[in-house]
Amino acid sequence: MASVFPDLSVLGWDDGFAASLKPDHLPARVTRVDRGTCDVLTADGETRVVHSGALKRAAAADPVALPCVGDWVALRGELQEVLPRRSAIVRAGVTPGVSHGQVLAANVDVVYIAEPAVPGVDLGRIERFLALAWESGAQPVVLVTKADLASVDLSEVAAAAPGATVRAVSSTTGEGLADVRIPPGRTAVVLGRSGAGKSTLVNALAGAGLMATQEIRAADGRGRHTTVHRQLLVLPDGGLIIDTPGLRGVGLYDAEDGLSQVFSEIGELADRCRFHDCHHEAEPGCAVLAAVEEGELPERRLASWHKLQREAAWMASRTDARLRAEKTREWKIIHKSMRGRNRP
Ligand SMILES: Nc1nc2c(ncn2[C@@H]2O[C@H](COP(=O)(O)OP(=O)(O)OP(=O)(O)O)[C@@H](O)[C@H]2O)c(=O)[nH]1
Ligand SMILES: [Zn+2]
Repeated sequence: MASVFPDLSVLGWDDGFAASLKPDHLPARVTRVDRGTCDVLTADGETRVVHSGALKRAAAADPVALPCVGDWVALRGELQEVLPRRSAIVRAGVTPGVSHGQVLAANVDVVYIAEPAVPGVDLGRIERFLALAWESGAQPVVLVTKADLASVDLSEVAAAAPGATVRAVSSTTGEGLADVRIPPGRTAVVLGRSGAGKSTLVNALAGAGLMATQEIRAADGRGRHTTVHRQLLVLPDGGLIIDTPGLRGVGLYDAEDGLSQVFSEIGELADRCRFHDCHHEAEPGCAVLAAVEEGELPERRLASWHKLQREAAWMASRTDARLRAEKTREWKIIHKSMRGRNRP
């Protein structure tokens, strides 16, 4: 049988990943995950694999060990292990009462943050997604979608996204799409609220090619894929794209570095605050508050910084509390066994 992908580099494979693959394992890239199984692409095309016992045990101890879309994994019959990730989009897990990270996508090069021009661009939401994106290790690009419906002041968006490219795109007219193309072997993920136009954008980038390779929806035969799952797709001109369902409540998890990149100008101003540990709330000699006063820094931007900082600190405190609880439990077990030993 002829290989579908004789050269795995079109799927993003390279020497770095190859170095962590054991000799008797086959490499595969995860396109979609389900409970206990994954759809993967190998040199021979798409197949479904089940998790090995060892992988299940590792995942029970730490959910982050579970494969996610975009992962490179090692197969030997079953899915044996997840190869070290080069980038990972992690949000706060949703299990009540427990703080843990949930990996949304791995090994992505570019994060497209889709924010619709209509009903109106929400800069705070863009900043939240940017924190996740910077933290992941991938390069964020902000796409103001549905640009045919309203014109948006991109400079205002750019001011909320230092270091990131901002573009207006329309899947309806094709505006801006040429600049959003993904080179062969590179992977992009599209994040954004429900209805932001993510799936329409993916379909527009795919053109007719996607219809040929993805299942045609029987009811209307239009070949559109509906986003229920996160899914990695191979575009006709070689790039890889991960579509995600609209995210409700994207909690920040361990995103302090990401936040400082989103608000880099506040960090620079803070260097000039009188107090090293200034909270930029009411302190005398606060350079950040002075910048707001002088109209240099939008008040909205500082408010957003405060909000996301508080959230990150709260998440960090919850994680620490859990670690502390574990330590206490450990200590109690040791204490108990000592007591047992001292018994006559
Ligand atoms: N006018 C216009 N409408 C668009 C454009 N892109 C998407 N839409 C419409 O916006 C609606 C939502 O688009 P989707 O692509 O389904 O949005 P999504 O982000 O994938 O939504 P979820 O799957 O719920 O996360 C649909 O009715 C699209 O037809 C665009 O560029 N211009
Ligand atoms: Zn200050």
